[in-house]
Amino acid sequence: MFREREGRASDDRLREGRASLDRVSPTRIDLATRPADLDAAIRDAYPPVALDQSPPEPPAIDDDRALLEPLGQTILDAGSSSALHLGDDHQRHEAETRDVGALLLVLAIVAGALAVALALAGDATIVIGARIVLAAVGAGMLVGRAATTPRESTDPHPAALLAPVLGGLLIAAWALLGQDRALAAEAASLAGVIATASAISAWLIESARHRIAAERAWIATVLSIPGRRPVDDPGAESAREEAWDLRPGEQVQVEPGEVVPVDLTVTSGDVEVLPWLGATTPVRRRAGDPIIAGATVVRGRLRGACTWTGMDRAVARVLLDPRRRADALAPIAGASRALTERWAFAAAAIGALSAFVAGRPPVEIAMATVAVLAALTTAVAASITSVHVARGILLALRRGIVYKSADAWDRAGRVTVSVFCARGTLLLGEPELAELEAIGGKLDPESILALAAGAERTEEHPVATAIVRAARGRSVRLDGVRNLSSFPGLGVTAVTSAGEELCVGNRALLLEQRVSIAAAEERIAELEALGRTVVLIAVGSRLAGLIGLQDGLRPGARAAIQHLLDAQIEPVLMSGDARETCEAIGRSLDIDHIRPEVLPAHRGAEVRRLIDAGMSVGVLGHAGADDAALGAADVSVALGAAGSTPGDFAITLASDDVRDAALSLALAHRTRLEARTGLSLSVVPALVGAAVVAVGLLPPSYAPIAALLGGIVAVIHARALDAKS
Ligand SMILES: Nc1ncnc2c1ncn2[C@@H]1O[C@H](COP(=O)(O)OP(=O)(O)OP(=O)(O)O)[C@@H](O)[C@H]1O
Ligand SMILES: [Zn+2]
Repeated sequence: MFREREGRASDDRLREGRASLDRVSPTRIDLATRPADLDAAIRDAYPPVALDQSPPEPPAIDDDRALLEPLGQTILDAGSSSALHLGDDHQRHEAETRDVGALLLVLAIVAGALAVALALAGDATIVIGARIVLAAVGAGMLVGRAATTPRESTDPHPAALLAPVLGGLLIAAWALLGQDRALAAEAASLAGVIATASAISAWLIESARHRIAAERAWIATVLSIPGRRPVDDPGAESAREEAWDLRPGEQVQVEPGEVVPVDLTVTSGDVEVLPWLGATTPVRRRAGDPIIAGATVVRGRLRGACTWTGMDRAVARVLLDPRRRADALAPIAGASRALTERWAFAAAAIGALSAFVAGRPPVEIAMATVAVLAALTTAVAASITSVHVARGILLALRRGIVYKSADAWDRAGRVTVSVFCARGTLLLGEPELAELEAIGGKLDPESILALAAGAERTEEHPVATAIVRAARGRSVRLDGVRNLSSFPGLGVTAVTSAGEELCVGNRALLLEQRVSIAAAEERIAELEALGRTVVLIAVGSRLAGLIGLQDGLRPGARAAIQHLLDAQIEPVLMSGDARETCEAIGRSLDIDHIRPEVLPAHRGAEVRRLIDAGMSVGVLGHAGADDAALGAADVSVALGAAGSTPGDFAITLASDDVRDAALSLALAHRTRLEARTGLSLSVVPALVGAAVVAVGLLPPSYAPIAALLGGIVAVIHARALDAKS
């Protein structure tokens, strides 16, 4: 189909794509396939997986390339800016264009610098002419590079970056035709400075994104693997067919030692996997669990149903897909591109106007205009934000955190309040019986437990499970209660085997059933202050006993809160539990803001209330159990849901770790802030320079020089962050 549509070109591209894939053994993560110059930090983040499987034959590709084509393309794109030293022809070709690009930049810098330096030779017409020619050579190199180097989706339009260089040249030539040699000399200097500064800026941004480009290329490489369809032949137990064109819904089979090629839901097999590319701790996954592409099966044979393929895969979506890349589409990245493509021209017009109002001669007005333009249309200002966004996405992926879109990343970075659906995120959700007490002396504790467990035996709530488990553990025979009715977020009512009304639940339920709890009020408060969930048992409309349940904190709960506090996001504990209980849990976790006693059906409304109060609300919870709250959030963070369908959450995690859930917000905050810092560092000096030049306080050349200094600082800042991560 593909070939019919695209004819020859697709064949060529196919061959290229295939060549780039042949570098990779399809099923193994092998150190040898890593770019040779990847820095140690990346190697540490992706420690080698020791696997002892021999690689299968290179895949035969004779049908749709939907799966591989875009990825192959990405590898090529990324390769062009990342100096992958992998020995196939195409890659070498890419490396060559890159080298040529670098050479052109060096020549542009030299020519531009000479054009400036020749000012020392005086201002004879011939000298000025020579300087203009040198500046023209520099400009020519920049144009040549723009024409030969493939453009990244994060780059601004090359015309915007070339406009000031070419404008500078024109003005210099124009000035030379006039009578004023001093002015002509100044114009020649300006043209030289702009050429040099543009070339250095282009080189700076390349160096700033070198690291992330290499990491992205490596991930693209690892993900370029075929899937396997299981072949249902009982004779050949492990027979499977290699497939590049898997589609959602199809069966996939992954053997131990292999990388999972697509996002999938486990259909059978109890496997151990490293749950994402670069994960170091194996976890168990069973039928129904999602797994994302890039995970490695460590033990057991995995069978799954494909959920997302190609560029829809969790890892690929905002990192590799040219149409969805967050580093190109995030609002802050778009803003900095718009700065160079649009606002710089507006600023230049303002500069021109102020020079005109000051009554300066035409050539000076033109020089001021171009100088302002040159200061604001630098490669660093245009693309430095995308470097920070990409780093944020990559850092998140290293923890199995997947942003659904560029917009989701941006919203995550603006969250001010983070609501925890307590059970399952901060709390284990596996409470244990801690107290069992009879009240009023009518029944003994054991019968209380027998009644409660009898009423709870068909319930699925963690409270119910805990009570039934406790009864079984003590060999208490469950009472044969009848007429069960369940009140979500409250408890259950029933009729005991002896025919009395039975009520098992919280205060609110008993209140509703008109059972007085005055007798136990003090004891209840005492237990709740310890963080216990108190379940009350009433028989025949009289309080007969209580059960205290203690849930544990999940590992990492404290660290998760700390991550949020560090990012100045306020954590909120939302729960159906009693106020005192929640306050006790909040105290132990440093959470001041609690929303207790919220019925399951009211959680969405509760979240919306926070939003209406002007907060930007992230909700952390599990798909299914916490859907109401997640659905109302500005940013929903679903634990353990990466790779599943429908992917309606802003953020999904490959792990079930609440720390990662908190990190998904904190990281977006941090990298968004870093992106803004990077943009300010590069733009503020440029703006100051532009303003000073526009009002005529300094010669025009100072504007691009100020911008260059800003660019240098911004790139040092970005590279320092790379070194830390
Ligand atoms: N089956 C049940 N039996 C007894 N009590 C129950 C039952 N279901 C809920 N409750 C009571 O209602 C309260 C609220 O339950 P809900 O399901 O809304 O939240 P939760 O599980 O306590 O906490 P979270 O909001 O953190 O998930 C529980 O704390 C418990 O006291
Ligand atoms: Zn086809």
